[in-house]
Amino acid sequence: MRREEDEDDLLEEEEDEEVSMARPVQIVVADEDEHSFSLQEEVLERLLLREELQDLHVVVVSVAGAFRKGKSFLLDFMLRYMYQQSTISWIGSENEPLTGFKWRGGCERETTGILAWSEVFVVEKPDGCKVAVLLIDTQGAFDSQSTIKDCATLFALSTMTSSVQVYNLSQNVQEDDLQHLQTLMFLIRDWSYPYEHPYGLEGGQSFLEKRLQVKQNQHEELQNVRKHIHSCFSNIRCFLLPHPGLKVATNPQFDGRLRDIDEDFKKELVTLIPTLLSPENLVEKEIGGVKITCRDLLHYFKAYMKIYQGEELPHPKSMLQATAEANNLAAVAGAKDVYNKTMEQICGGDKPYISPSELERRHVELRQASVRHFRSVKKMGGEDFCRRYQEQLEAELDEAYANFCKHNDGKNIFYAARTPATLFALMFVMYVVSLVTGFVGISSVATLCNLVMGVALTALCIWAYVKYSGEFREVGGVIDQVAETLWEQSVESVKQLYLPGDFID
Ligand SMILES: Nc1nc2c(ncn2[C@@H]2O[C@H](COP(=O)(O)OP(=O)(O)OP(=O)(O)O)[C@@H](O)[C@H]2O)c(=O)[nH]1
Ligand SMILES: [Mg+2]
Repeated sequence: MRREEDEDDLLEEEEDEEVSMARPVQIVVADEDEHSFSLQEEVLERLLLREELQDLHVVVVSVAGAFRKGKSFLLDFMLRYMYQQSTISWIGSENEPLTGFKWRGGCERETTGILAWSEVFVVEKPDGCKVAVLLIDTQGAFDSQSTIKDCATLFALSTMTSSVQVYNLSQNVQEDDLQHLQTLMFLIRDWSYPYEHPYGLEGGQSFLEKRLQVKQNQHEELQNVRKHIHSCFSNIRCFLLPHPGLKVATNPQFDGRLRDIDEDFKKELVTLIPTLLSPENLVEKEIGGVKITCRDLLHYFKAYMKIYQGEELPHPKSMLQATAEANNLAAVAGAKDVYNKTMEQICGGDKPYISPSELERRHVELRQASVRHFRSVKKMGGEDFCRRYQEQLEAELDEAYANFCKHNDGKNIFYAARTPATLFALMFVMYVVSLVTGFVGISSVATLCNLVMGVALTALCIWAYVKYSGEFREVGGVIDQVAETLWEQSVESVKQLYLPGDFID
C-alpha cells in the first residue's frame, strides 16, 4: 500500500515537472477522419497571455512545406540557437542528441496539425525593444492521408499568423511551389548544384531571381504568378542548404548528433539560423501595417481558424473580413486591459476600501481613456464596423465596473458588519423593552420581546456559522436581506424623526 502511494506521488511529481518543462504543444489539432481542424484555445491562451508576454510585439517563425523533409529537425536547431544564442558554439556538442520538436526518420509522417514551442522567448532587439519569439511547426503537406484542402488550410493558417514563413523544399523549386505563394524564405534542402549557385543566401537569391524572372514566351498564368508573388510579400528570400549526409538521411539509429552530420551542412546551418533569428534580423508580425502583440495574435488565430472551419476554402474577401474582426477584437482586448490594470491599482484585491463616489469618478475617467485608446488604434473594417466593437467595449467596461464596485463594497467593514450590528441592536432593544414591560407587569409583551430576542440570537448564530464555514449560503443571504431591510427601515425612521421635513428630499 505504502509503495503504491509512493509511486503515485512520484508520478504526480513527474507530471508537475513535465508541465513546467518546455516542450512542443499542439495548438491546432487535426481530425483525420473528418478532415477538420480545431484550435486549442486554452493552450494558446496559456502560451500568449502570460503577464510578461501579452503586451510584447510578437515574432512568429513557422516552418512549413512537404512532409518528411526535415522541418522539425531544422526547428530543433532553431531552438538550440534560441537557448544558446549568446555563445558562438550554440549549435551544440558533437555527441548531443537533437531534441525538441519530435522528428524521426522513415517514410510515415510525424507532425500533425500545428505545434508551438511552449516557451515563448523574450529577445531584446538592438534598438532596445523587447519582442516575444514564437516557433511553430506545421504538418507536412502532400502526405497520403490529407486532402489538398487540408494542406492548403494548414499552410494558409500558418502563413497568415506568422511573420516569417520558412517554406521548406527539396532540391529545387518547381512550378507548383510558386503557386503556393505565401512565403518569405524558400529553404531548399539537399541543394546539389553548388557549382551553379553556391550554398547559402547569396546563391539562393541569385537562383530565386532566375526562377522568378518573367519571360516573354512563358505561359500567361506562369507570368502572373511571378508578378503577383512580389505584391504578396515584402521580402522574398531563398537559402540553399546542402545535403546533411547519408547518415542523416538513411541511418535509422541516427539521433541528431552533430558528429554524424556533414560539415558543409553544419557550416551553412550556422549562417542560416541567425539569418532568421538573431536579434537584429527578427521580423515582428504586422497586420495592416501595425505590429501586433501576443494578445492580438490570439485573436487573429481565433478569427482565421473560424473561417477555415467552413466547407469551402475561404474567399479572400472573407479573409479580409476575419482580419478586420480580429483586428477590432484585439483592439477591444487592449483597451479593456488598460482599464482593468489601472482599476486594479485603484481598488484591486489588496487595496483598501475607496469611497463609492471616488470610485465612480475614476471609472468615468478611465472608461473615457479606454475608449480613446480603442479609437486611436489603427483598425480595419470602416467606421460602422468599429462602432459595433466600441459598443461591445463599453458594455464590457460597465460590467467590469459593476464587479469592481461589489468587490469594493465587500471591503467596507461597516458594510460587512451591518447584519450582526442590526441583529445585536434588535436584541438589545428587545431586552430593554422586555425588562421594562416585565417590571410594569405587561407580561405578554415581555414574553413576545423575549421570543424576538431568541429568534434574533439564533439568526445571529446561524449567520456567523455561514460566514465562517461558507456552507448554507442561501440561508445567510436571507438573513442578510432581512437585516438590511430592517436597517434601512430604522435609518429611514430615525431620519424622519430627527431631520426637518425639507431635508428628507
Ligand atoms: N535529405 C535530407 N534529410 C534530412 C534533412 N534534414 C533532416 N533530414 C532527415 O529527414 C527525416 C525527417 O525529419 P523530420 O524533421 O521528422 O521531417 P518533417 O518534415 O518534420 O516530417 P513530417 O513531420 O512528417 O512532415 C529525418 O530522418 C531527418 O534526419 C535534410 O536537409 N536533407
Ligand atoms: Mg515534423
